[in-house]
Amino acid sequence: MIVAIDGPSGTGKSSTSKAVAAKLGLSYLDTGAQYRAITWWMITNGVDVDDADAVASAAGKPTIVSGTDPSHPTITVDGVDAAGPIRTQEVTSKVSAVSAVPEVRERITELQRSIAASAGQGIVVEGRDIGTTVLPDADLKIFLTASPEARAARRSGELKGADVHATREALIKRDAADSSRKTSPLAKADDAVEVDTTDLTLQQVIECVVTLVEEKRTAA
Ligand SMILES: Nc1ncnc2c1ncn2[C@@H]1O[C@H](COP(=O)(O)OP(=O)(O)O)[C@@H](O)[C@H]1O
Ligand SMILES: Nc1ccn([C@H]2C[C@H](O)[C@@H](COP(=O)(O)OP(=O)(O)O)O2)c(=O)n1
Repeated sequence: MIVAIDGPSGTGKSSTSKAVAAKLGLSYLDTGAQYRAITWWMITNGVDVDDADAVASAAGKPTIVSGTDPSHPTITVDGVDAAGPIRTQEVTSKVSAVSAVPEVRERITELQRSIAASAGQGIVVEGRDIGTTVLPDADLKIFLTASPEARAARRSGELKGADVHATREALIKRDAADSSRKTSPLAKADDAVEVDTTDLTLQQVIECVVTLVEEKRTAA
């Protein structure tokens, strides 16, 4: 069972995917964390993230390893735990530029496909282009949406007191960059089920996705 969950930032992809995977005994992969990890490596190694050629030439250098246990997801870069550093404001502001570089996407996509292929019990993979590009044959594709206001409120709640207006503007800017890049932009696959989470609790979203997976399992 391969489940692809895509959508913009703050729609609930990570929380939903982790909970669904834990509940159904599946592995879990946060592909945004991998793009954040390669961005963090570029920054710490002095690569100018706005120089696409420099990013492309360095794309093969870092070794990124993702742990896929939904109750304890991990990410390392060259053997170093990167879970904390990949969530900084600096990485968040630079990740769209790095992830738009085709050589970066090629490398990370290959890694994602090999992780999915070796997940014995199946896997929930969340990101932006999983249903369209990484795993187009996924058994179930979900596209989560929510209003920019709801997404900004959720994110600024996490960042403890961050200005909702500034968070909203930053989210809209990142969505626009991720949706307009040439190589595998953020998009809903034609065969994805769209779930608007604006007025749903996280618990309701989890139940909705679990039901969709169970329906697929029964039909298979
Ligand atoms: N339906 C929901 N209602 C309220 N808060 C939610 C909902 N879904 C997720 N959240 C909260 O919003 C924040 C962002 O969720 P997350 O799963 O990280 O989104 P994404 O992975 O899409 O960026 C988290 O703090 C999470 O607990
Ligand atoms: N499959 C993916 C996943 C993420 N990305 C890029 C684009 C996103 O802005 C960044 C960060 O993704 P992440 O899911 O961590 O972002 P949020 O935590 O939802 O804000 O990575 C991508 O290009 N393709």
